[in-house]
Parts: sequence; structure tokens; C-alpha cells
Amino acid sequence: MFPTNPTGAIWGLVGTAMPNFVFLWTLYKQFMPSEIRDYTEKYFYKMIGSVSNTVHIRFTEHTGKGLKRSQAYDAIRNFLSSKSMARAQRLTANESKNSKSVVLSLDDHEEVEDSFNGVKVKWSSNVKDERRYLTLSFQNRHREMVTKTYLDHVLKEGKEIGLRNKERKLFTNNSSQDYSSWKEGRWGNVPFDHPATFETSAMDPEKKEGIKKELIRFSKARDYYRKVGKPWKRGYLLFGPPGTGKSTMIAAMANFLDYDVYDLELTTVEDNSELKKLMLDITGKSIFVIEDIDCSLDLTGQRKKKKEEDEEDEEDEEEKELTGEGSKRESKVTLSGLLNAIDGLWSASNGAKIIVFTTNFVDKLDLALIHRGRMDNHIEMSYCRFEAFKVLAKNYLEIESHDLYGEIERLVEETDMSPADVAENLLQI
Ligand SMILES: Nc1ncnc2c1ncn2[C@@H]1O[C@H](COP(=O)(O)OP(=O)(O)OP(=O)(O)O)[C@@H](O)[C@H]1O
Ligand SMILES: [Mg+2]
Repeated sequence: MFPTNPTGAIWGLVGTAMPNFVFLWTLYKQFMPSEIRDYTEKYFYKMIGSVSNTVHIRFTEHTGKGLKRSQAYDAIRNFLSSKSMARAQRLTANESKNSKSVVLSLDDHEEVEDSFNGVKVKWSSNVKDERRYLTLSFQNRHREMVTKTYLDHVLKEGKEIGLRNKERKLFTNNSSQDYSSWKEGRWGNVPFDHPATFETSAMDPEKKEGIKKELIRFSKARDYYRKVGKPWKRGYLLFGPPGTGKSTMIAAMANFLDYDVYDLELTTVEDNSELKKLMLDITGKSIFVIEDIDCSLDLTGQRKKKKEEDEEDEEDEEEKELTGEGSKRESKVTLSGLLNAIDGLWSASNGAKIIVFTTNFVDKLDLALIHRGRMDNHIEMSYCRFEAFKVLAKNYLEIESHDLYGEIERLVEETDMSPADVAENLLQI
């Protein structure tokens, strides 16, 4: 006799079959050797594939043996972030050390749909053996469009979102004596938030435009550098009297290019090998800075005559005895160590790198340090002239002209005043 309600009968059967199925499945998972399991699953998926016309593409979170984080996975996760926020029910918040805010992404075993050029695709997030992956599913007839156009679009957009979210950093080297490699790293960092821009920096407008154009060309010239067989780097030497905007210019460059800044305090680096290690830790898309390079170390030493050196050494010793500095450990970095480290810097990672030295006394520097090729462009930061004054007046007073401008022009062309001094006088607080 069948029960009067057939639906009830079906549920009854499912109800009794389900525990058996779960039991058998557990046995299968536990006792079937993994080779046979892989083999069966392979044929199972093949069978499904022959009746279904859905294509699946898997993107794993880590790639290769070294378990390097996959850039494609991160780009897709960024891309899906906004879609997931609007549509998915379960999200997971990831805190990334390079991100301004948390990145929301699909939770495990969650799905979200997307459509592109009228074609519907589905993304799902999965995890197997503690390895996370995203799967893209779509109809076979859209294979060409999805693999060629849609994926390009996803990766490009995801990368851009990543860059927009990326927080830029100002790195400074921890003193060699203070850090232990397992505890802190060689470079400590804080968010980089300097407000300087090229628009607000007061200098000759033509020079300014020239630098901006050069930076844009450089930042896009990856393939060109590769073609001519040169590392993708550019060196700038900024020189000029105090307060003429050298440090401000570095911040403006970093803001303009959206690069990180690595500010090296050379005097706290113990020796040449330590310096080399520091340089190798620098990533691409960064500006590497040594400020006041003439004061950092006795990098002019090599040009001195031996006799002079001996005399100075004696004087130094006397001075140290007087000031009690004798016991302090001093940096043993030499000029040739610095040159080697700079030349090695470019080989570490293949991203764009800019190196900037600043100095008040360009004549004091050894030619080897600043010859073109190492420091490709020498930029003189000069006293405030009229064009620069106009920029400062616009920044600080919000005026474009004034009755006194004629008189001011004459005065600033005659008098050597640094932009820092002029700015201080214009500051209205
Ligand atoms: N060219 C400039 N344009 C706009 N502001 C400037 C300029 N030069 C200097 N200033 C102002 O003066 C201050 C000091 O300038 P900055 O520190 O960049 O000078 P510097 O050349 O690095 O000096 P130093 O040689 O002493 O390191 C800045 O905070 C900035 O406000
Ligand atoms: Mg400075």
C-alpha cells in the first residue's frame, strides 16, 4: 500500500537514504586511497562535463611551490569586492597591511553573479585542503568572450582598485644596533601623508614642467628599459641652499607618481654589507632617498690625500677624547660600499625605482657618486625668484596679482631669499 500523499513518501525515502549516503561518503573519504579518489573524481567531472556545457576556471590564492600570493587572485578579489558588497549574503573582511581599509570579499562557499556585455557569469569562492580558490563559471558558448575580453577587464579593474586602496608608506631604516631581524625588519614604516604637490612647489615653471614630463615618461617606460637592457631606474641629484625645497620636491615626486618613499639614514647603518641588505629590501615603485648626502658620511674621503687624512684622524681622536664619543660605534660604510649597494639596488626587484640624493654643497661630492648614469638628472633648487614668488603668493594669500608686484619682482631678483623664508613671511597664522 502506497501512502495517500506521494510527496510525503518521497521525503520519507530521502529521509532514510540520506544517513546511509552520508555514512558511505564518510567511508569513501576516509578509506579510499587518495590516488583512487582523484581518479574517480576526474572521471566523475569528465562525465558531468560531457552532459553540461558550463565551463569553470579556477584561480588559486597561492601559486607555485613557494606559495607566492597570486596577483590575479588578489585583483579578482578586489574586483569582486564591490559586487559582493551589493549582492552576496556572506562576506569576509580581510585586513591587508598595504590597504587603507579592510577589503570585503566573498566568504567561503559563497557565490556572486556578474554580467558583462549581456553575458552572465558566476563567481564562487571555495576552499579545499585549506587552499582557497575562486571559480569562474560560464556557458561554453561564451568561452571566447569571457577568456579574452571579460578576464582582461576583471584583472585590469581589480588592479586599479588595488592601487586606489593601497596606502603609501614612508620607510625609514631601523638602526642596525637596535633591530633583530626576526623582530622588527630592516625598514620601519608609517603612512606617507605629505601634502606637497608640484602645483604648490615654487620653482621655475619650465623646469617644473620638464621634471613632471620626465617622471611620466619614466614611469611608463618599463618596456623601453627592458628593450635597451637597462634596469628601470632613474637618479636625481637635488642641490641648492637650505630651504629651497629639496625635501618638499621629493614629497611632490612621490605624490605625483604614487610611489612609496624609503628614506635612508646612512649614519646608522653599521657597514657595507648591512647597507646592501637594506637596499635589497626595497620594492618597486619607490623613491629611495639619502638626504644631505655630503653630511651623511665622509664620502669625500677617497679624494683626500693620505697625509691630510692622517692629520685629520689625529684631530678626530683628540676631539673624541674631549667629548667622550670614543665608545660610540660608528658607521663603517665607505664610498665604494655605497656605490656597490646603489648599483645592486636595481637588480633586486623589477619595479621602477627612483633614487634621490640631496645636498647643500654639490662641489663636495665625489664625482663617482653623482656622474650621469648614476644620477641622471641634476636639479638645482635656487633662491626664490619672481615666478616662484607668484606661486607662493597664490598658495598662501590666494592672490594672482598685486599693485606691489613690480616692486617685488625687482627685489626678489636682486635678493637671495630662500622660498622657505618667503613662505614663512606669507604664512597667515
Ligand atoms: N620651492 C618651494 N616651494 C614651496 N615651498 C617651499 C619651497 N622651498 C621651501 N618651501 C617651504 O619651506 C619649507 C622648507 O623647505 P624644504 O625642507 O623642502 O627645504 P630643503 O631644501 O630641503 O632644505 P634643507 O637643505 O635645509 O634640507 C617647506 O616646508 C616648504 O613649506
Ligand atoms: Mg631638506
